[in-house]
Amino acid sequence: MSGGVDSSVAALLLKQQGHDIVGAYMKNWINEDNVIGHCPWMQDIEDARAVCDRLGIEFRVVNLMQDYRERVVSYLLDGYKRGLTPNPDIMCNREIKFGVFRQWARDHGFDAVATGHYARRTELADGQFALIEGADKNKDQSYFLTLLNQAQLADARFPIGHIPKPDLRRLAAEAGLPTAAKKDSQGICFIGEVKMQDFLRQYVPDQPGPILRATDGREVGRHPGLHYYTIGQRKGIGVPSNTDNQAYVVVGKRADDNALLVAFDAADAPGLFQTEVRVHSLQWNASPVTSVQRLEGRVRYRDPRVAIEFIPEGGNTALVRFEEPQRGLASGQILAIHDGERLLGGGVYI
Ligand SMILES: Nc1ncnc2c1ncn2[C@@H]1O[C@H](COP(=O)(O)OP(=O)(O)OP(=O)(O)O)[C@@H](O)[C@H]1O
Repeated sequence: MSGGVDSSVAALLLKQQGHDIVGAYMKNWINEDNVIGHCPWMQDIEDARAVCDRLGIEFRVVNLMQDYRERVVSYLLDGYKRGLTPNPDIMCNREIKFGVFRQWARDHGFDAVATGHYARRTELADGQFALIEGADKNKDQSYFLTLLNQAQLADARFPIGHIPKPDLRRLAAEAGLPTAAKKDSQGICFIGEVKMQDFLRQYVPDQPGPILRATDGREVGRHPGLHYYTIGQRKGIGVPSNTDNQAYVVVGKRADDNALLVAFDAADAPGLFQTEVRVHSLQWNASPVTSVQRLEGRVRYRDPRVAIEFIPEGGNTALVRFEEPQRGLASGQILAIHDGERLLGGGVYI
């Protein structure tokens, strides 16, 4: 329980269904390094505790700070240092919530870990479990669960996945839950309201270099470090285009000369749109796709599913062709592979 309304209602529903449950808050990160910004974790703990009191269930705080630092924060910082755009939310689900925390739960005699994710899990005829998008398409969070495997899915429960958000808030209010009107949280769990750039500034040394126009190689400015930028980014480049109705967008990062490549944001900007991409570290929760297939993919959270041709290349890698060109696919980000509403697995953009 994060102290938010979604996991509060997840607990409420499980209680009503007669399950024997305990509420747990994972302490993953506190502002121990004085990273600027506000992380309301103490308030979140109190809110989660108040909901448990209301439901008459036990509440525990589980300290996973060391695991989180080793498995999520290091992955995040290593990735940025290597010029990638990591996805800590997806990694947190695989490594912490349904990794270390799942193990903690098993060690303490629990059968399953439930969260307030908008996603569904159904049992198939063969006893396997399918991961399905949340019913409320505007809130669907299945993308963040893309890299779970079948064993993790077997132990996972998503009690609110079939409920539209407005109904969920009403259920919370009717049950008198103290979090019924609490604002939805935003972004990465541990950084709170700190902007990623401010966070990186504390941990990754600046490495200034040129900003080059991709079309003619002309230097149009300087950047403090390639890790502050990601392909497709328009805001915060700091270089005016000096051309009416034209804004610069990041179209590439070149390690050789530490150059940030920009171009006017348009369909023909070199490198901005891709008709195909390679993925590595494929992870399936369904049977692995081993032959060429027409499927669907979600290239990032909140994007609609798009038609893809999936071409396995062995060694957990594949070539993915898009029917429509896709904008700003950053190395290190995750492609979710779908068969309709069902998620089959995911891979990391090369
Ligand atoms: N610190 C935490 N301790 C325990 N569970 C957590 C924690 N952070 C997130 N979760 C779980 O993961 C789910 C999804 O997390 P996310 O940060 O996306 O929150 P959310 O979708 O806003 O949900 P909520 O309204 O419950 O905060 C939560 O519903 C909760 O079950």
